Amino acid sequence: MTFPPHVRLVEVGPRDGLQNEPEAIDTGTKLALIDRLGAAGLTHIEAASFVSPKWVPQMADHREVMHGLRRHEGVTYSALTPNLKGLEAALECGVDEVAVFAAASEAFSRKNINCSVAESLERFAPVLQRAREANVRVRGYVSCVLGCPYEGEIAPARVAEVARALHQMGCYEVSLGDTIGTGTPLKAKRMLEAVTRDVPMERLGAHFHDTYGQALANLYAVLEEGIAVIDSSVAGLGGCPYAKGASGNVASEDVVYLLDGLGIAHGVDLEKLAAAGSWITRAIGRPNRSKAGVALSSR
Ligand SMILES: CC(C)(COP(=O)([O-])OP(=O)([O-])OC[C@H]1O[C@@H](n2cnc3c(N)ncnc32)[C@H](O)[C@@H]1OP(=O)([O-])[O-])[C@@H](O)C(=O)NCCC(=O)NCCSC(=O)C[C@@](C)(O)CC(=O)[O-]
Repeated sequence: MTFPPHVRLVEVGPRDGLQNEPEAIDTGTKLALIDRLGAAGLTHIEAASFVSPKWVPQMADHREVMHGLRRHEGVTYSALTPNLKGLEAALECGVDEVAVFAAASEAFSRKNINCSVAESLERFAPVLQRAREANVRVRGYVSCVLGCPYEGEIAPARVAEVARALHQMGCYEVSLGDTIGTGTPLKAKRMLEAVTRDVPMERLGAHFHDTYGQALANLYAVLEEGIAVIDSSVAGLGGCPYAKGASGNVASEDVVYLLDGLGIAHGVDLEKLAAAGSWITRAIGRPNRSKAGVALSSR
Protein backbone atom coordinates (compact mmCIF):
# COMPACT_ATOMS: atom_id res chain seq x y z
CA MET A 1 0.00 0.00 0.00
CA THR A 2 1.68 3.24 -1.11
CA PHE A 3 0.03 6.58 -0.56
CA PRO A 4 1.20 9.71 -2.36
CA PRO A 5 3.41 11.86 -0.09
CA HIS A 6 1.47 15.01 -0.95
CA VAL A 7 -2.11 15.68 -2.06
CA ARG A 8 -3.32 18.84 -3.74
CA LEU A 9 -6.80 19.85 -2.69
CA VAL A 10 -9.03 21.61 -5.18
CA GLU A 11 -11.62 23.54 -3.19
CA VAL A 12 -14.89 23.60 -5.11
CA GLY A 13 -17.14 24.96 -2.35
CA PRO A 14 -17.67 28.45 -3.81
CA ARG A 15 -18.76 26.91 -7.14
CA ASP A 16 -20.03 23.32 -6.79
CA GLY A 17 -20.97 23.99 -3.18
CA LEU A 18 -23.03 27.11 -3.76
CA GLN A 19 -24.36 26.63 -7.31
CA ASN A 20 -27.39 24.70 -6.11
CA GLU A 21 -28.47 26.94 -3.25
CA PRO A 22 -32.09 27.96 -3.80
CA GLU A 23 -31.82 31.40 -2.16
CA ALA A 24 -29.61 34.03 -3.75
CA ILE A 25 -26.30 34.38 -1.93
CA ASP A 26 -24.84 37.85 -2.15
CA THR A 27 -21.51 38.35 -3.84
CA GLY A 28 -19.93 39.72 -0.64
CA THR A 29 -20.62 36.44 1.17
CA LYS A 30 -19.06 34.44 -1.67
CA LEU A 31 -16.01 36.69 -1.67
CA ALA A 32 -15.61 36.44 2.10
CA LEU A 33 -15.76 32.65 1.84
CA ILE A 34 -13.15 32.55 -0.92
CA ASP A 35 -10.92 34.83 1.13
CA ARG A 36 -11.17 32.56 4.18
CA LEU A 37 -10.38 29.51 2.07
CA GLY A 38 -7.26 31.18 0.68
CA ALA A 39 -6.22 32.19 4.19
CA ALA A 40 -6.61 28.55 5.27
CA GLY A 41 -3.91 27.54 2.79
CA LEU A 42 -5.95 26.15 -0.09
CA THR A 43 -3.96 26.75 -3.25
CA HIS A 44 -6.64 25.97 -5.82
CA ILE A 45 -10.08 27.50 -5.45
CA GLU A 46 -12.88 27.12 -7.99
CA ALA A 47 -14.41 30.53 -7.51
CA ALA A 48 -17.13 30.91 -10.16
CA SER A 49 -18.91 29.47 -13.12
CA PHE A 50 -19.34 31.28 -16.45
CA VAL A 51 -22.47 29.41 -17.43
CA SER A 52 -25.86 30.67 -18.51
CA PRO A 53 -27.59 32.53 -15.64
CA LYS A 54 -30.85 31.01 -16.89
CA TRP A 55 -29.48 27.55 -16.22
CA VAL A 56 -27.68 28.24 -12.95
CA PRO A 57 -28.90 31.56 -11.48
CA GLN A 58 -26.72 31.25 -8.38
CA MET A 59 -23.57 31.70 -10.49
CA ALA A 60 -24.88 34.78 -12.36
CA ASP A 61 -22.53 37.12 -10.50
CA HIS A 62 -19.43 35.38 -11.92
CA ARG A 63 -17.93 38.69 -13.16
CA GLU A 64 -18.39 40.44 -9.81
CA VAL A 65 -16.89 37.47 -7.98
CA MET A 66 -13.81 37.32 -10.19
CA HIS A 67 -13.27 41.09 -10.08
CA GLY A 68 -13.83 41.24 -6.31
CA LEU A 69 -11.31 38.56 -5.32
CA ARG A 70 -8.80 39.46 -2.63
CA ARG A 71 -6.07 37.36 -4.11
CA HIS A 72 -3.78 35.36 -1.88
CA GLU A 73 -0.30 34.73 -3.21
CA GLY A 74 0.17 31.33 -4.77
CA VAL A 75 -3.55 30.62 -5.10
CA THR A 76 -5.08 29.64 -8.44
CA TYR A 77 -8.62 31.00 -8.86
CA SER A 78 -10.47 29.00 -11.48
CA ALA A 79 -13.91 28.98 -13.11
CA LEU A 80 -16.09 26.70 -15.20
CA THR A 81 -16.42 27.67 -18.86
CA PRO A 82 -18.66 25.39 -20.95
CA ASN A 83 -18.14 27.29 -24.21
CA LEU A 84 -16.27 30.15 -25.89
CA LYS A 85 -18.72 32.73 -24.60
CA GLY A 86 -17.98 31.68 -21.03
CA LEU A 87 -14.26 31.51 -21.68
CA GLU A 88 -14.05 35.01 -23.20
CA ALA A 89 -15.92 36.46 -20.22
CA ALA A 90 -13.71 34.58 -17.76
CA LEU A 91 -10.54 35.78 -19.53
CA GLU A 92 -11.78 39.38 -19.37
CA CYS A 93 -12.06 38.92 -15.60
CA GLY A 94 -8.48 37.68 -15.28
CA VAL A 95 -9.25 34.06 -14.44
CA ASP A 96 -6.14 31.98 -13.66
CA GLU A 97 -7.46 28.69 -14.95
CA VAL A 98 -10.69 27.36 -16.45
CA ALA A 99 -12.50 24.04 -16.58
CA VAL A 100 -14.65 22.37 -19.20
CA PHE A 101 -17.09 19.71 -18.11
CA ALA A 102 -18.21 16.60 -19.94
CA ALA A 103 -20.03 13.49 -18.79
CA ALA A 104 -19.73 9.74 -19.19
CA SER A 105 -23.53 9.63 -19.58
CA GLU A 106 -25.41 10.88 -22.65
CA ALA A 107 -28.57 11.64 -20.69
CA PHE A 108 -26.71 13.65 -18.05
CA SER A 109 -24.82 15.59 -20.73
CA ARG A 110 -28.09 16.65 -22.33
CA LYS A 111 -29.67 17.67 -19.02
CA ASN A 112 -26.57 19.52 -17.86
CA ILE A 113 -25.27 21.27 -20.97
CA ASN A 114 -27.98 20.60 -23.55
CA CYS A 115 -25.89 18.57 -25.99
CA SER A 116 -24.53 15.08 -26.53
CA VAL A 117 -21.14 14.03 -25.15
CA ALA A 118 -19.63 14.12 -28.66
CA GLU A 119 -21.04 17.60 -29.29
CA SER A 120 -19.69 18.80 -25.95
CA LEU A 121 -16.20 17.59 -26.84
CA GLU A 122 -16.45 19.39 -30.20
CA ARG A 123 -17.51 22.54 -28.37
CA PHE A 124 -14.56 22.29 -25.99
CA ALA A 125 -11.94 22.13 -28.78
CA PRO A 126 -12.06 25.88 -29.55
CA VAL A 127 -12.22 26.63 -25.81
CA LEU A 128 -8.94 24.77 -25.32
CA GLN A 129 -7.43 26.42 -28.38
CA ARG A 130 -8.34 29.93 -27.19
CA ALA A 131 -7.24 29.19 -23.62
CA ARG A 132 -3.89 27.98 -24.93
CA GLU A 133 -3.46 31.26 -26.85
CA ALA A 134 -4.25 33.14 -23.64
CA ASN A 135 -1.80 30.97 -21.70
CA VAL A 136 -4.53 29.74 -19.36
CA ARG A 137 -4.60 26.11 -18.25
CA VAL A 138 -7.73 24.03 -18.75
CA ARG A 139 -8.96 21.36 -16.40
CA GLY A 140 -11.50 18.78 -17.58
CA TYR A 141 -14.31 17.16 -15.64
CA VAL A 142 -16.06 13.89 -16.36
CA SER A 143 -19.38 13.58 -14.53
CA CYS A 144 -21.23 10.38 -13.63
CA VAL A 145 -18.09 8.23 -13.44
CA LEU A 146 -19.67 5.92 -10.84
CA GLY A 147 -23.31 6.18 -11.83
CA CYS A 148 -25.85 8.44 -13.49
CA PRO A 149 -29.18 9.68 -12.13
CA TYR A 150 -30.82 8.92 -15.51
CA GLU A 151 -28.89 5.95 -16.93
CA GLY A 152 -27.83 4.11 -13.75
CA GLU A 153 -24.62 2.09 -14.11
CA ILE A 154 -21.89 3.60 -16.26
CA ALA A 155 -19.24 1.36 -17.81
CA PRO A 156 -15.67 2.18 -16.69
CA ALA A 157 -14.64 1.89 -20.36
CA ARG A 158 -16.96 4.78 -21.22
CA VAL A 159 -15.46 6.90 -18.43
CA ALA A 160 -12.00 6.09 -19.78
CA GLU A 161 -13.03 7.09 -23.30
CA VAL A 162 -14.26 10.55 -22.23
CA ALA A 163 -11.31 11.12 -19.88
CA ARG A 164 -8.90 10.18 -22.68
CA ALA A 165 -10.62 12.59 -25.08
CA LEU A 166 -10.27 15.47 -22.60
CA HIS A 167 -6.65 14.57 -21.88
CA GLN A 168 -5.80 14.30 -25.57
CA MET A 169 -7.39 17.62 -26.40
CA GLY A 170 -5.10 19.30 -23.87
CA CYS A 171 -6.71 19.32 -20.43
CA TYR A 172 -3.76 19.29 -18.03
CA GLU A 173 -5.83 17.36 -15.49
CA VAL A 174 -9.05 15.37 -15.63
CA SER A 175 -11.24 15.30 -12.56
CA LEU A 176 -13.39 12.20 -12.19
CA GLY A 177 -16.79 13.11 -10.77
CA ASP A 178 -19.01 10.75 -8.80
CA THR A 179 -21.78 13.27 -9.33
CA ILE A 180 -24.47 11.46 -7.36
CA GLY A 181 -22.23 9.76 -4.81
CA THR A 182 -23.38 6.22 -5.58
CA GLY A 183 -19.85 4.87 -5.87
CA THR A 184 -18.27 2.39 -3.50
CA PRO A 185 -14.54 1.72 -2.97
CA LEU A 186 -14.23 -1.31 -5.24
CA LYS A 187 -16.18 0.38 -8.02
CA ALA A 188 -13.99 3.45 -7.65
CA LYS A 189 -10.84 1.33 -7.93
CA ARG A 190 -12.12 -0.50 -11.00
CA MET A 191 -13.11 2.73 -12.69
CA LEU A 192 -9.71 4.25 -11.96
CA GLU A 193 -7.96 1.14 -13.24
CA ALA A 194 -9.80 1.51 -16.56
CA VAL A 195 -9.06 5.23 -16.83
CA THR A 196 -5.35 4.89 -16.02
CA ARG A 197 -4.92 2.59 -19.00
CA ASP A 198 -5.45 5.75 -21.07
CA VAL A 199 -4.58 8.71 -18.83
CA PRO A 200 -1.60 8.83 -16.45
CA MET A 201 -2.50 8.79 -12.75
CA GLU A 202 -0.69 12.11 -12.18
CA ARG A 203 -3.13 13.76 -14.62
CA LEU A 204 -6.20 12.67 -12.68
CA GLY A 205 -8.19 14.01 -9.76
CA ALA A 206 -11.02 12.53 -7.65
CA HIS A 207 -14.24 14.53 -7.29
CA PHE A 208 -16.55 12.53 -5.07
CA HIS A 209 -19.94 13.49 -3.69
CA ASP A 210 -21.08 12.06 -0.40
CA THR A 211 -24.74 11.25 -1.05
CA TYR A 212 -24.46 7.69 0.29
CA GLY A 213 -21.74 8.43 2.85
CA GLN A 214 -19.09 6.64 0.79
CA ALA A 215 -16.92 9.54 -0.33
CA LEU A 216 -14.15 9.19 2.26
CA ALA A 217 -14.00 5.42 1.78
CA ASN A 218 -13.83 5.93 -1.97
CA LEU A 219 -11.07 8.48 -1.55
CA TYR A 220 -9.09 6.11 0.65
CA ALA A 221 -9.42 3.49 -2.09
CA VAL A 222 -8.15 5.76 -4.86
CA LEU A 223 -5.40 7.24 -2.66
CA GLU A 224 -4.11 3.70 -2.30
CA GLU A 225 -3.96 3.53 -6.08
CA GLY A 226 -1.98 6.77 -6.28
CA ILE A 227 -4.49 9.60 -6.80
CA ALA A 228 -2.86 12.81 -5.55
CA VAL A 229 -5.48 15.45 -6.40
CA ILE A 230 -8.76 15.63 -4.50
CA ASP A 231 -11.69 17.98 -5.07
CA SER A 232 -13.70 18.82 -1.98
CA SER A 233 -16.10 21.39 -0.66
CA VAL A 234 -15.87 23.20 2.65
CA ALA A 235 -18.57 22.02 5.09
CA GLY A 236 -19.66 19.52 2.41
CA LEU A 237 -21.69 22.21 0.70
CA GLY A 238 -23.40 21.45 -2.54
CA GLY A 239 -25.29 19.25 -4.89
CA CYS A 240 -25.74 19.28 -8.62
CA PRO A 241 -28.67 21.20 -10.15
CA TYR A 242 -29.05 18.46 -12.80
CA ALA A 243 -28.76 15.47 -10.45
CA LYS A 244 -31.81 15.47 -8.19
CA GLY A 245 -31.13 14.24 -4.67
CA ALA A 246 -27.35 14.48 -5.00
CA SER A 247 -25.81 15.89 -1.87
CA GLY A 248 -22.61 17.86 -1.52
CA ASN A 249 -19.04 17.03 -2.28
CA VAL A 250 -16.98 15.32 0.34
CA ALA A 251 -16.23 17.92 3.02
CA SER A 252 -12.78 19.51 2.75
CA GLU A 253 -12.31 19.39 6.55
CA ASP A 254 -12.96 15.62 6.57
CA VAL A 255 -10.50 15.07 3.73
CA VAL A 256 -7.81 17.09 5.54
CA TYR A 257 -8.42 15.09 8.72
CA LEU A 258 -8.11 11.83 6.73
CA LEU A 259 -4.88 12.99 5.06
CA ASP A 260 -3.42 14.00 8.43
CA GLY A 261 -4.17 10.52 9.75
CA LEU A 262 -2.38 8.97 6.77
CA GLY A 263 0.62 11.27 7.12
CA ILE A 264 -0.01 12.81 3.71
CA ALA A 265 1.04 16.46 3.33
CA HIS A 266 -1.57 18.95 2.07
CA GLY A 267 -0.61 22.44 3.28
CA VAL A 268 -4.02 23.34 4.71
CA ASP A 269 -4.64 24.76 8.18
CA LEU A 270 -7.47 22.57 9.47
CA GLU A 271 -8.53 24.97 12.26
CA LYS A 272 -8.91 27.86 9.82
CA LEU A 273 -10.69 25.64 7.32
CA ALA A 274 -13.13 24.42 9.96
CA ALA A 275 -13.76 28.03 11.00
CA ALA A 276 -14.53 28.90 7.36
CA GLY A 277 -16.97 25.97 7.23
CA SER A 278 -18.79 27.04 10.40
CA TRP A 279 -18.90 30.62 9.17
CA ILE A 280 -20.38 29.90 5.72
CA THR A 281 -22.97 27.42 7.01
CA ARG A 282 -24.15 30.01 9.55
CA ALA A 283 -24.13 32.74 6.89
CA ILE A 284 -26.35 30.80 4.48
CA GLY A 285 -28.39 28.91 7.08
CA ARG A 286 -27.27 25.41 6.10
CA PRO A 287 -26.26 22.46 8.27
CA ASN A 288 -22.53 21.83 8.42
CA ARG A 289 -22.03 18.44 6.72
CA SER A 290 -18.41 18.07 7.80
CA LYS A 291 -18.09 15.76 10.79
CA ALA A 292 -14.54 16.95 11.49
CA GLY A 293 -15.67 20.56 11.03
CA VAL A 294 -18.50 20.21 13.54
CA ALA A 295 -16.27 18.40 16.04
CA LEU A 296 -13.50 20.98 15.80
CA SER A 297 -15.85 23.95 15.96
CA SER A 298 -17.63 22.69 19.05
CA ARG A 299 -14.42 22.18 21.10
C1 LIG B 1 -23.88 25.20 -21.75
C2 LIG B 1 -25.15 26.03 -21.84
C3 LIG B 1 -24.80 27.51 -21.90
C4 LIG B 1 -25.85 25.64 -23.13
O1 LIG B 1 -27.16 26.18 -23.12
P1 LIG B 1 -27.99 26.34 -24.46
O2 LIG B 1 -29.33 26.88 -24.09
O3 LIG B 1 -27.94 25.08 -25.23
O4 LIG B 1 -27.04 27.37 -25.19
P2 LIG B 1 -27.22 28.52 -26.19
O5 LIG B 1 -25.88 28.71 -26.84
O6 LIG B 1 -28.41 28.28 -27.08
O7 LIG B 1 -27.51 29.79 -25.26
C5 LIG B 1 -28.71 29.97 -24.55
C6 LIG B 1 -28.62 31.25 -23.76
O8 LIG B 1 -27.56 31.16 -22.82
C7 LIG B 1 -26.59 32.19 -23.05
N1 LIG B 1 -25.26 31.60 -22.80
C8 LIG B 1 -24.68 30.62 -23.49
N2 LIG B 1 -23.48 30.36 -22.96
C9 LIG B 1 -23.33 31.22 -21.92
C10 LIG B 1 -22.28 31.41 -20.99
N3 LIG B 1 -21.17 30.68 -21.03
N4 LIG B 1 -22.44 32.35 -20.07
C11 LIG B 1 -23.56 33.10 -20.02
N5 LIG B 1 -24.59 32.95 -20.87
C12 LIG B 1 -24.47 32.01 -21.82
C13 LIG B 1 -26.78 32.57 -24.49
O9 LIG B 1 -26.28 33.86 -24.73
C14 LIG B 1 -28.27 32.47 -24.62
O10 LIG B 1 -28.87 33.59 -23.99
P3 LIG B 1 -30.27 34.22 -24.52
O11 LIG B 1 -30.01 34.56 -25.93
O12 LIG B 1 -31.28 33.11 -24.35
O13 LIG B 1 -30.49 35.37 -23.60
C15 LIG B 1 -26.11 25.75 -20.65
O14 LIG B 1 -26.58 24.45 -20.76
C16 LIG B 1 -25.46 25.95 -19.32
O15 LIG B 1 -25.12 27.06 -18.95
N6 LIG B 1 -25.31 24.87 -18.55
C17 LIG B 1 -24.63 24.96 -17.28
C18 LIG B 1 -24.90 23.77 -16.45
C19 LIG B 1 -24.12 23.85 -15.19
O16 LIG B 1 -23.50 24.83 -14.84
N7 LIG B 1 -24.16 22.73 -14.44
C20 LIG B 1 -23.45 22.64 -13.19
C21 LIG B 1 -21.98 22.53 -13.38
S1 LIG B 1 -21.44 20.90 -13.84
C22 LIG B 1 -21.30 20.09 -12.33
O17 LIG B 1 -21.69 20.60 -11.32
C23 LIG B 1 -20.60 18.76 -12.30
C24 LIG B 1 -19.16 18.85 -11.77
C25 LIG B 1 -18.28 19.70 -12.72
O18 LIG B 1 -19.11 19.49 -10.52
C26 LIG B 1 -18.55 17.46 -11.67
C27 LIG B 1 -19.47 16.42 -11.00
O19 LIG B 1 -19.73 16.50 -9.79
O20 LIG B 1 -19.93 15.56 -11.74
